[in-house]
Amino acid sequence: MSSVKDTVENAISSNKIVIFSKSWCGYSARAKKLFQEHFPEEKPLVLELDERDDGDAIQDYLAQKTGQTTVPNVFVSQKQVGGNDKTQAAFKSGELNRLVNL
Ligand SMILES: N[C@@H](CCC(=O)N[C@@H](CS)C(=O)NCC(=O)O)C(=O)O
Repeated sequence: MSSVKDTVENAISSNKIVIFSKSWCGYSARAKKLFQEHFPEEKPLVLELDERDDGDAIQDYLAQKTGQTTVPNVFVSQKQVGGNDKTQAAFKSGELNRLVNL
């Protein structure tokens, strides 16, 4: 069985877009919607932490790794973008487009 660290690091290294999310979270919903609307050709890997036995451990590992304790926690091209607010801002500035197209 792989460790939580392996689960997170493999998700980030093997996928262009990874969204650590919670299924009931409105901020997560907005981040997922942004990618569906503006990057429909990309299929983000979404890990719904509230639906996984290792979800709390993943959230703890992400806090350690990124300093961010909340979801969503968005990574694009192996770079942490941040939560929904930062993801929306990165879209507006063009940074998200740049990262998606790396
Ligand atoms: N400003 C943050 C707000 C994120 C936020 O408050 N997320 C809530 C869930 S909707 C959270 O992670 N709460 C703590 C938890 O679920 O452990 C963003 O834009 O992403």
